[in-house]
Amino acid sequence: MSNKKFTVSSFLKAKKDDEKISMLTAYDYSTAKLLDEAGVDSLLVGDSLGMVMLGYENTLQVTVDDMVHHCKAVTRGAKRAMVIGDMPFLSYHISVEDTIRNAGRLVQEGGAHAVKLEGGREVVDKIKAIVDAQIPVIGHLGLTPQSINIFGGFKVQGKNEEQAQKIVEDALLLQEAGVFAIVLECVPEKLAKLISEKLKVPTIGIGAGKYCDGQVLVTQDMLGMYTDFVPKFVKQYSNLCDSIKESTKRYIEEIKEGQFPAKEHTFKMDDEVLEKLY
Ligand SMILES: Nc1nc(=O)c2c([nH]1)NC[C@@H]1CN(c3ccc(C(=O)N[C@@H](CCC(=O)O)C(=O)O)cc3)CN21
Ligand SMILES: CC(C)C(=O)C(=O)O
Ligand SMILES: [Mg+2]
Repeated sequence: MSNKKFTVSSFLKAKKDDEKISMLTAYDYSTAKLLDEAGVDSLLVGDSLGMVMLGYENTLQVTVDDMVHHCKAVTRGAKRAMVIGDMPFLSYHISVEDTIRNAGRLVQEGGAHAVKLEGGREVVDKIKAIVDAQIPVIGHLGLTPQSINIFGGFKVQGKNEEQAQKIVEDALLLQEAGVFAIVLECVPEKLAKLISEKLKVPTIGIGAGKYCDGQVLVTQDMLGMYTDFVPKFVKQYSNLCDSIKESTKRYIEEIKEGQFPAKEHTFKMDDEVLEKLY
């Protein structure tokens, strides 16, 4: 890993050089800093923060204000990684003007280097407008969680010919519209492979198999600290749930038993000063 900042050109160069791109979500300063120091190429401030950080049932209630707030924290922690701000539900659907303003807020207020939005042909004009405003865009196809009420749940997409054909066409349309990468979420591995081969821009997979040009996971899933649901595509590289619970239990116990705080955690004052207070 080089120490040079990861940029839009790095995404395209990685694909050309056949080097895989690593991406993780981040929603706060201290986590972003750790992931950045570990060398992750890109940090996605995902609207999944609505579920992981805010406890909503899906991503639909997340606002642009929420996204700006978390983008600010993440960009303060990221030195090398490219920070992507996810555009939330309804922030790019109403008008081109609204769309540019909202994407602009993630960059201007939040400090994001690029934005991501969900959808295919129906958002092509919005993508072009954002790119024209000099904001790099990542597309997102397959399981697009903001369409949960259309899909009827978080389900694998592109298994049948009609769906698969539509996703392939959409990927090409997004590339034409000027995206510099496309997230493929929960699609069959062979479909993701076909799309990755057809595109000049890199694909970033989540539940889309090993042939994508990069991979993304929700950090709390990867670290095993979010277990409301664990999709099949998640690999837990840690078990922070157990670790956090164990540590918390010991902390509580030591308070109750008077073992914490110990001498090394406390501050002293001169006895003479103390005497005057009695
Ligand atoms: N913590 C977290 N991780 C995510 O990956 C994630 C979020 N939150 N929130 C936003 C979306 C929602 N996502 C999800 C949520 C559930 C499944 C899921 O349960 N999938 C089933 C597949 C069902 C089928 O066969 O069609 C699975 O078993 O993996 C998938 C993606 C991905 N995103
Ligand atoms: C799952 C990723 C791709 C995402 O969009 C998010 O975290 O919001
Ligand atoms: Mg998202």
